[in-house]
Amino acid sequence: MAAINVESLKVLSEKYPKPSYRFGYGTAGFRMKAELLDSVVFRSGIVAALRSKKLDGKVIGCMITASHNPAADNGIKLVDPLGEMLESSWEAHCTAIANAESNEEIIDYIHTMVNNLKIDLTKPANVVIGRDTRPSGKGLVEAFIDGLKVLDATYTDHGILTTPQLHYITRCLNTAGTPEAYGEPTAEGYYKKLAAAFKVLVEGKNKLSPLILDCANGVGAPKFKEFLPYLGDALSCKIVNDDIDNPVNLNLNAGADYVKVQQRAPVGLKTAPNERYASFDGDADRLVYYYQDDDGTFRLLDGDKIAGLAAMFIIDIVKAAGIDSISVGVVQTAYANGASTQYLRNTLNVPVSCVPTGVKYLHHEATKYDVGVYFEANGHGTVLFSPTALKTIYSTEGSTPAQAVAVRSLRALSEVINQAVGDAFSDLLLVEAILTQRQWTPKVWDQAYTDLPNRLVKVVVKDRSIFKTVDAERKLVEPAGLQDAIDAIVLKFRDGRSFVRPSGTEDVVRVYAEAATRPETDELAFRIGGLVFDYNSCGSGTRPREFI
Ligand SMILES: CC(=O)N[C@H]1[C@@H](OP(=O)(O)O)O[C@H](CO)[C@@H](O)[C@@H]1O
Ligand SMILES: [Mg+2]
Repeated sequence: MAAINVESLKVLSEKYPKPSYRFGYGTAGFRMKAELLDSVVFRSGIVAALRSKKLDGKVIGCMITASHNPAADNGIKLVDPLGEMLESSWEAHCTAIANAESNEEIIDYIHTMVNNLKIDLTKPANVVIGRDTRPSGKGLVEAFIDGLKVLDATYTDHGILTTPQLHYITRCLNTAGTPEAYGEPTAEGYYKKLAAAFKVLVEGKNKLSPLILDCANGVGAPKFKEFLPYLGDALSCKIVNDDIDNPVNLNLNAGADYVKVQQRAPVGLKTAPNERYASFDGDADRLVYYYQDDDGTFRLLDGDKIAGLAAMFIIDIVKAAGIDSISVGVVQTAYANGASTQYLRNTLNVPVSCVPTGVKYLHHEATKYDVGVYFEANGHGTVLFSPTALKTIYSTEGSTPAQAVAVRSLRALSEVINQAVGDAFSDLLLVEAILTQRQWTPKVWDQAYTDLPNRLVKVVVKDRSIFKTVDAERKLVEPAGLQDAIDAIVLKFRDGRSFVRPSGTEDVVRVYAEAATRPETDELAFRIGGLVFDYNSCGSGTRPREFI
């Protein structure tokens, strides 16, 4: 077994001293103020190399991004070979190495991993790297590469990419030359693949009016501009919020997270009735749509609405293709609007599963269906085609011309939708293709069901780790008695639903509430917020004034 180059580790590690901070690899990797990240990112380079060696030299991905967070933040996420999130048992290794207090501790931990996980250090290690537009990204990539050097890993640095592009490239590299080959492992390969599939889907249909696309002043802007020439006149799109030269503008009053949470259009975007708008988040893995109604009301078409549209369309097209062996299922989290779940179950008659927050749970559950549609309400999601479904789609030609057209569309759908991870570019093309095929305005799409009013409230608590949930985070088991108190309040509200869970990415507890009307929803949310804040004196700081 090759030894670890202890001398090189020591020299390189000195460049990245650990601040006194307790790091945790959470739902979205490590994410925090960029100036705290050097040591974490350096050490993540070591873990990435170990992961690759453990998997016989398969390529591991590294994305430097803090998604929808402000420009001063950054983060790192490691990506497994098929473009999935890092296997969860390795999150603990990332956390442990990030928190080692000395070089000796780092070395000890590497040895423990090598022994316990039977990692053969003589195996090669290969890593591929991408980053978003944050100014801190470049330096962090250098720190990461120094981490890779400790174990002599080979790497390719792709510079600026969207998060889903990095996932795509990782999957392409690891499937090359196999029957599951996913595509050319470059941004160009990605554009060509998606554009070709999209063109099949909209062929011969009347073009829609131009889409107005808010890129959150993030990486989506330069990358979608790069993409547009490949789409040619198949998509007409006007890009706004594309200022990446002034980092302070990143995600500022714009982007998918702002639009979803504030339930309003980005600041400065003047909306006109029945135009179609969409927003990416800062690393282009989330997408929401919206429009303004005739009476001037802002209408949001979020991840739940996208999931409903996709499921409806796929069910129809599978039927039109004369295939009866492919079933569609949808995966949501507790944050899905109750009206969307009803629509999926009662109108579309599809099975719906509810899983804990975090894409890794949704993705995993979606693989259980022939075609698994998964979306978080915030607009992160995709549609997975199982190997059996793909085999069926590619071995059928359809026995009538209409069936043949549907089969062709179905194949193109499986190509346009990113199978590695939720992808705002790919989801945008999916939505645009469906709206084009149907010749639907956003208003027609919106008519599938009416969202229940909902509200998300944060409660700052002294210790969020005392909040323990079960039943896909919909019920609290600790602190004891709190769930009964919540239930007693919810009962008093028409169509009331509320749940409380600790955030996996912020130091807060989240309260979600929905009810029949906006005033009732707000009252429910603020009552539960107040209840949590007061319960056993859980709350920290000043009690928010709106809490009841
Ligand atoms: C209510 C909500 O939107 N939660 C988000 C947020 O998780 P929390 O664990 O709620 O902080 O960040 C996650 C990572 O980006 C995302 O997957 C999730 O949907
Ligand atoms: Mg994101």
